[in-house]
Amino acid sequence: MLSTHDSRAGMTLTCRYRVQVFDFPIMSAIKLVPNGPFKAHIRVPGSKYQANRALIIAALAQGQSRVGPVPDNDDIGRVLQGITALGAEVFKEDDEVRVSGVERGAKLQGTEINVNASGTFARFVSAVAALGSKPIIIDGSARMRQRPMADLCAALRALGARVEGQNDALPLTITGPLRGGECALPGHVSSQFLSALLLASPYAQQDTTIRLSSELVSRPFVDMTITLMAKAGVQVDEYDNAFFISAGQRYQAQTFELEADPCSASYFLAAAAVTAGDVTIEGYNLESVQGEAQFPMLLDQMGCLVKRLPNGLRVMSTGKLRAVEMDMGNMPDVVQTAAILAAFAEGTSRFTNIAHLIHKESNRLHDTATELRKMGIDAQATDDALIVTGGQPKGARIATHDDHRQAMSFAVAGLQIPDVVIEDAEVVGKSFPQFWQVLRHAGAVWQEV
Ligand SMILES: O=C(O)C1=C[C@@H](OP(=O)(O)O)[C@@H](O)[C@H](O)C1
Ligand SMILES: C=C(OP(=O)(O)O)C(=O)O
Repeated sequence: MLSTHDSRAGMTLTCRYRVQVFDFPIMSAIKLVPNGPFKAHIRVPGSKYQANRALIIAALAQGQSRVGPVPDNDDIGRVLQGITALGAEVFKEDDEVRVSGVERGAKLQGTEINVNASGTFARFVSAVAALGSKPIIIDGSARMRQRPMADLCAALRALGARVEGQNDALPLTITGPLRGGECALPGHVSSQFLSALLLASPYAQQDTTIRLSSELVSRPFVDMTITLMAKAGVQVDEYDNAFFISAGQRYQAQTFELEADPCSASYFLAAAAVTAGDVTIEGYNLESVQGEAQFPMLLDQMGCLVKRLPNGLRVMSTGKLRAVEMDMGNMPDVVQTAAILAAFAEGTSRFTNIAHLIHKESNRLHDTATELRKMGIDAQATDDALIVTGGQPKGARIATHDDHRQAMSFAVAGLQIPDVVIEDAEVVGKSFPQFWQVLRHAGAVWQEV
């Protein structure tokens, strides 16, 4: 049992190893108090995206893999718990995780897996479950029961698995084996369906072809999947909107070194931008395959100074932000951070190609616009875009809609303007439970109210 207590915050974070799930007492809301320019040097946790993939690959691989630095958050806790239940051996020491894989899908144990709020794990583990010969039950939070699974269910059935669940939503019961063959898959709802099928396909009985039947969103996430599969020795070929995986390929145990999490970094970079501050993120890789790592390009276009460092990235404010028009299809998870920047910028910003944001932890198109309007900002959600006219935002009580990114993005506004209150502050635990403490250690002032 690992526990840290922050007496100023009156807050206890508890992480139970084995269960590896963050257990938060219900926190009251947090009120931020502007404290001048935000100037800090920050190290953020390892990438949640890369950890999700590396741990799944390691769980299926032959031999023992090392993954690190693994972020300690609820989503990744669910993965560690889930792959353990499936039969992988997991050892955690500080932020390094060693995983001895189950080697073959058929060795997966029949079990029940709770993904809680993790869309990525819900999709990835559903495809992995189809490799076993015993039924595996997958369930999650109330919101996760609403998030789309149907296209993945249909594809898994086409590839030979048995998938049962009301309306093809969680809870699902999935039984393999995965025969392989050919399936059609819509790409416009979530790239996670394709990543999930790719990750499991090497263990199908026959070669697999996945043919996209509509345009693929969030493409860099699929590239990240293919890159990490290649690192573990499995090849995916792509042509004409179809992906081919030969049967018989096996993941080999690897050392997976994870990059800094670009979304966790985005809140501090945005803090520099809106408070006339100066922030350095250690280990930030602008060349990363992670799409969200391009967020500093948005800051550059809005008028910040972005400087590449030998081991990181520095963002300095020039005191002014200008509006942008940007296709955010390749970096969906920093749209909320971008929307906050836009609220402080001169002019009207348009963030486009993000229709699929309605399916996230919250309806990120509609809910972000709603909360911005509470701050007196003109914000509109269309079918596939968010349009924000900057002005002089004023303090407001912000509902998170159970979305960690809503909490962390709107907290940034509270570093510059008074009376921003973030409700349900513990919601950050999904990806970044340490967020409030890191913010405080970096000089920000907040109090529970
Ligand atoms: O594959 C992944 O790791 C992810 C893909 C994206 O989802 P969509 O493909 O549904 O946009 C992203 O929003 C999510 O946080 C993580
Ligand atoms: C959308 C996210 O995650 P997931 O889809 O895995 O729930 C996120 O972390 O912003």
